[in-house]
Amino acid sequence: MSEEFDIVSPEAIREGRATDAYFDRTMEALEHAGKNPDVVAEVTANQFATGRWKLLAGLKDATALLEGRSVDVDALPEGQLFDGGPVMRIEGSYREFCRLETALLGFLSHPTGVATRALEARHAAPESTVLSFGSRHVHPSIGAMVERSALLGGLDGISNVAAGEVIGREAGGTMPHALMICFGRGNQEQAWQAFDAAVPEETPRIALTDTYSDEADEALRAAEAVDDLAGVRLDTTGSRRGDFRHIVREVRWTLDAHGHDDVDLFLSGGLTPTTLRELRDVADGFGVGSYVANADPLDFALDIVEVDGEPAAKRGKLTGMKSVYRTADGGHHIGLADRDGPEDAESLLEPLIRDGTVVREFDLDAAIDRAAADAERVGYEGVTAEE
Ligand SMILES: O=P(O)(O)OC[C@H]1O[C@H](OP(=O)(O)OP(=O)(O)O)[C@H](O)[C@@H]1O
Repeated sequence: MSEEFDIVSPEAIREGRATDAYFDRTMEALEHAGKNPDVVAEVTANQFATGRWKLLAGLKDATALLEGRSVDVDALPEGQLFDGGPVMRIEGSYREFCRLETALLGFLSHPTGVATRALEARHAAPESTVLSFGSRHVHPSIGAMVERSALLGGLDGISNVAAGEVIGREAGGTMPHALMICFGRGNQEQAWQAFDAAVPEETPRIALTDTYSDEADEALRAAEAVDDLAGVRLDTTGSRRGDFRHIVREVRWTLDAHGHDDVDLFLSGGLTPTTLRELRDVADGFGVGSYVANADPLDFALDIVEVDGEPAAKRGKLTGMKSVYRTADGGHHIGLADRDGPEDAESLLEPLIRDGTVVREFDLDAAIDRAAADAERVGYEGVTAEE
């Protein structure tokens, strides 16, 4: 048996081999015909504004894919919200980037879906700590993408250690049920105390208090077993959840009644924007996994909109090179690039690559700040119900 995992290599992606085979056939046909038109192509999900805001992510890797190709590229900055229109424009000879389309769309579509879900979770509990717990739901080869996108959407921390190394962030975490079960039913104090004795000082002491018995009882036992307990986490399983808000309030009440007001309350397990809204006033923080990590990729497409300077597009798509703008009232405006944009509007497609050279710097913190600021600017309200 091969020791290799079934993962497409970075080299194959960079070389354009992570392509749908029909682009190889297209290259053969164009080469055979001696054709290589100058085109403008745009990456777009919705042709017209929809009012449903998405958060652009994945641009750093998409840029690395296009770097060194003889093309000019303009794109929205990472962390920009959009609800329609192009997020990227590529100008060049078509054969220069034909075989990159598949990987380019994947680099943008999946992170944008994850970052958008993270933004939704962020806005459902804006005052709370919200951590990314979703690594276990996705193929490990995309862990760094998920964690980076989760941070871009505004989540406060990540759990995947190797992903953290890739994106330059330290992963955090405390204990799983497995630790509790290793010490056995009735021995929860031993598990919490072993954790307290073993882990580095800077690791917050957050005890998992739902493993064997009543949450309020276990939370109190943990608070009394560990000096300076920072918090307890409830991951109460669905079959026992009943009125989870009541359980959480009862735990808070019990801790307070016994003088443990300083012990925080963290919740996890199947949380969504709806449940975050329901629980945000009775908990201090949340771990959100599946809602963010299991996001559907956004349905980006790459379309040729000009050939040799003339407008061109398949039906259903809008012809001609476009510009997109953030209008003074926080709207998203899409217009033809050779026309004036709205008054006082900011043009959002910025130079990214000029003749193969990357002309923009990527900074995750700046992108996180941009996402938060743009959400404010457009009056982002999040989602109130899962679609
Ligand atoms: O439901 P999600 O939003 O995807 O949350 C992610 C995971 O976080 C919790 O793990 P926990 O560490 O408590 O699980 P375990 O110890 O039982 O493996 C919860 O049980 C989920 O499996």
